Amino acid sequence: MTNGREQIVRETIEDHKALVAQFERHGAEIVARIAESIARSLAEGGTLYLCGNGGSAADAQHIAGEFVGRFRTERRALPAVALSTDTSVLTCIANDYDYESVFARQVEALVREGDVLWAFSTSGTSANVLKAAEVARRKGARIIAFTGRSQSPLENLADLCLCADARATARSQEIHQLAYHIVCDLVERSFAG
Ligand SMILES: O=C(CO)[C@@H](O)[C@H](O)[C@H](O)[C@H](O)COP(=O)(O)O
Ligand SMILES: [Zn+2]
Repeated sequence: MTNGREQIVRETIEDHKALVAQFERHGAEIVARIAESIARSLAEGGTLYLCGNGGSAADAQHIAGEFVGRFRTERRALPAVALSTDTSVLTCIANDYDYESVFARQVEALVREGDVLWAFSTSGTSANVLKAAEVARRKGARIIAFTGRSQSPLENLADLCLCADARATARSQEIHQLAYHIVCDLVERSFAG
């Protein structure tokens, strides 16, 4: 049994390494473009909004912390808001409208032209994320998508998309984490010193 478990550990690490190698081969250009797009919006007075479900909600909140607080180096606080954090707003919208509207209604209330919505969905099909992207586009925001399936509905709505194509949701999320930390680093460098 122990060997079976160890085998699963090793196979998972192998899957992760293969995806990292693929990301290393093909990911540099899109990650650099995403960082540039966010940095430009923030420099022009825009705000970064983020949304996602489950582990991706945690990723959205993680990123907001890197921007509002600090990633590595000292610079001004950067405006970033995860739309998964206010339980009163979330429960009100889900209860009085529907779960599909939990992010879109907040986008309608908050997002302005020139802002960025960074939307996470490993399936690329979560209805609440898609609806948020549609409303954000109507309001003149740029849409950045992190997905885990190529040619998903979310990718089709996005201006820029990083697709970490993997069979397991968790493996896609691990590539998302590597990629978004690089984005945080690149954006921070453009505001530091
Ligand atoms: O973290 C994980 C799996 O690793 C889960 O919580 C996962 O995020 C949830 O199942 C989400 O609801 C999946 O939604 P999505 O990424 O397909 O939009
Ligand atoms: Zn997870």
